[in-house]
Amino acid sequence: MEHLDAIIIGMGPGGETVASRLLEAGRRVAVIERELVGGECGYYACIPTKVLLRPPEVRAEAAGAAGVSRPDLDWPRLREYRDQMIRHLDDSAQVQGYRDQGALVFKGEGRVIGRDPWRVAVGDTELTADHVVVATGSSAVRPPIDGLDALDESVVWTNREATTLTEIPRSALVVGGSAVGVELGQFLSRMGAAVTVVQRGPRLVNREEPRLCELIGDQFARDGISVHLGAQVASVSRDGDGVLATLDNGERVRADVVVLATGRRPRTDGLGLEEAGVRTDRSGLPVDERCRAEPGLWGIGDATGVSMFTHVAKYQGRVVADNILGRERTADYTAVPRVIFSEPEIAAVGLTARQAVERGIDAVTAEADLPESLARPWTYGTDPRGTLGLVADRGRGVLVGAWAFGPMASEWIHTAALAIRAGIPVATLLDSVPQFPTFNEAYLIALEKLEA
Ligand SMILES: Cc1cc2nc3c(=O)[nH]c(=O)nc-3n(C[C@H](O)[C@H](O)[C@H](O)COP(=O)(O)OP(=O)(O)OC[C@H]3O[C@@H](n4cnc5c(N)ncnc54)[C@H](O)[C@@H]3O)c2cc1C
Ligand SMILES: NC(=O)c1ccc[n+]([C@@H]2O[C@H](COP(=O)([O-])OP(=O)(O)OC[C@H]3O[C@@H](n4cnc5c(N)ncnc54)[C@H](O)[C@@H]3O)[C@@H](O)[C@H]2O)c1
Repeated sequence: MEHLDAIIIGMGPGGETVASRLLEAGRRVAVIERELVGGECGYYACIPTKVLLRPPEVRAEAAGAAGVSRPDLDWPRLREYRDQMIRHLDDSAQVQGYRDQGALVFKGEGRVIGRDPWRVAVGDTELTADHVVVATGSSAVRPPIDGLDALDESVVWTNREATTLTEIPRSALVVGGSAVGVELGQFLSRMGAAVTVVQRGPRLVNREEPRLCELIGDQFARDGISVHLGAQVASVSRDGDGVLATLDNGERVRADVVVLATGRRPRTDGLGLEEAGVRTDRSGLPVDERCRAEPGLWGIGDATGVSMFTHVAKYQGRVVADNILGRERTADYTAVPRVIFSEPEIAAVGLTARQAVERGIDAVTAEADLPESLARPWTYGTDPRGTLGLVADRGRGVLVGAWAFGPMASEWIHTAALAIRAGIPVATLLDSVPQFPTFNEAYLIALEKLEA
């Protein structure tokens, strides 16, 4: 039986980050992937959604750029580019790439079968290692809806069917109105589908600042998307080519497809962890601040349930690689950006005002309407919209949270992310010199409104 420095189970962005770093450092590494090297992110989540959302975004922006005629959407061409970007669901080049770097690559299901030292089985092979990294990601949650299990994936889509779609449905019922529901709902709507969103919570994107939720709600109304808040789908049944759904408030919605966007569950079942004496729960594999679950057993990415983003999986991957390589390192999640790639984009970082108050912070907030106060929204488009909100800790004189709604907010939220992470004093931020004309100037406007 071969003894290795590390075995990585799951090769999404988290697993790939650890593997690459350990291989670069000359460690003997085995990687195990049961589906595709690149993970959910590369084939069924981040990459295809961002590719699919881009043409409708360009089209909307072109409509607001003086002197440009409106581009047409070309679904077959977009589908072709999506297929190219998801590598036609073929990871052979990635597998070969890791082999070329010296890794043992196994395509199969990894399972922990013992400890001291850690033992892992894949197919008929057994391996031992000083370190095992669990990077197995998450799966779409199936909500308890009567009749759902009787319908097949031609009419009930998770993110997998939605991101690999071959035709745009005429209508779609999206269940869940946070990141997945907003991105997929807006994409389908802008490609011509009649979209209905059913959201259990009182607002879309309900974990974010209520004002931000309001802005995305207004945007969905402009898009002609029908939104049912505080509602759930009680039952579904086949109706011709599509589905008839009955909501818990008695309303009925007919759609060609139902898209499940009701959250994700860490994939820790069937990994042999409980049998090896490692505790897991519904929120995944619990890890400490070094991303360690047990001596020599590490957890990263969605499998840990800490924060389900690719940038977090990659960050935890860097933290774990450093710890394995003997460079003690802990993870800090105070300033992880949260972006929804709608049009306009939604971005947030740090605490909401309510979370700040709950933590006993003397919180002050301010908001800047971008078109009212800046030149950039007007040089960008003829019908500009956009808002920046800030949450500051009056006692410490620093920002603790920020949220934004506007073009490229995914990029300029990083000003706030850095300020929050580094604790840059509000006074220093007020003395910064943002380039004119940019969206970054909004920070000065909002900072000046903060009651110090
Ligand atoms: C529609 C959608 C859009 C998204 N867009 C974004 C975005 O724009 N930006 C962002 O930051 N995040 C986004 N996310 C979240 C992002 O996809 C995840 O946070 C990210 O994929 C987590 O990476 P991971 O490495 O932990 O897991 P994954 O990407 O899920 O990879 C885990 C891998 O482990 C493998 N595996 C599981 N069990 C085993 C086993 N027993 N043996 C071997 N292999 C196993 C799986 O096959 C998989 O390949 C999106 C999610 C969805 C659903
Ligand atoms: N751009 C990005 O970074 C991006 C994009 C997509 C997804 N993601 C990540 O992927 C993960 C999954 O996203 P998600 O949006 O599926 O999950 P989520 O857990 O963020 O939100 C699920 C939403 O569905 C609602 N819901 C749950 N059950 C319901 C039911 N039975 N009926 C109606 N509504 C119901 C909830 O109120 C909630 O608003 C998140 O962690 C998210 O951050 C990130």
